[in-house]
Amino acid sequence: MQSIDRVQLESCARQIADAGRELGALGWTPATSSNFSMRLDAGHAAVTISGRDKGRLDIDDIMVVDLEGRAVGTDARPSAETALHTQLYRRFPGAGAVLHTHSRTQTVASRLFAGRGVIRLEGWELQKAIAGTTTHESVLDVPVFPNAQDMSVLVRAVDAWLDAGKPLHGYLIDGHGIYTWGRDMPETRRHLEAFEFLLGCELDLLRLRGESGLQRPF
Ligand SMILES: CSC[C@@H](O)[C@@H](O)C(=O)COP(=O)(O)O
Ligand SMILES: [Zn+2]
Repeated sequence: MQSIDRVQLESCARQIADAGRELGALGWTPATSSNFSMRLDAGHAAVTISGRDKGRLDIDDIMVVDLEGRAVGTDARPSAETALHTQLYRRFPGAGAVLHTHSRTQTVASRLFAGRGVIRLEGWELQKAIAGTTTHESVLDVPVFPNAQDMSVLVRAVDAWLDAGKPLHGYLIDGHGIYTWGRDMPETRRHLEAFEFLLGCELDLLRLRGESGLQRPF
């Protein structure tokens, strides 16, 4: 087994703890919810230990898992949703960080659009914050997967979307929150902030247009 680079692990743990503190201050990680990770190498990731207050993480609150989600070098229990992180590292070799949060905006949007199964973002300048998007004249589909306590169910839903060849930069889980990722922590933070902003805009439009807004065709 490849040995873990301790310097890199500490650097990743600090980046994760810093992100947690800032996202927690925004109110996006209520009541110990949310989980974060960073890729360490081709076969390992650093991930938050389950149940910790994500707004007050210390580097000791971060542990190592292999890409099957098994703990490495510790008896600590990784995030209950580790399988969703490791799936993304397996499916996106360029992914270096994954952030999952539970903001109000993300959670309300997930419920409101669960029936459609997708939120279609189009025409927003901020779509360009998503890597590879160069114009507001683009379509960014954010799927809303049904929530499940069995992570294998969620893993299958994400696999099915990807296996259908559909682009994916982030997804919502109904009544739960968002997952997004990027090549490193700054890009992943940018993606998370962009999704939060765009979902908030969609919710504002619905409020201003009234309930019938949800009937509007794509
Ligand atoms: C505290 S409720 C939220 C959890 O059930 C879960 O969705 C979550 O995001 C955090 O789980 P964790 O195991 O701490 O990584
Ligand atoms: Zn969660």
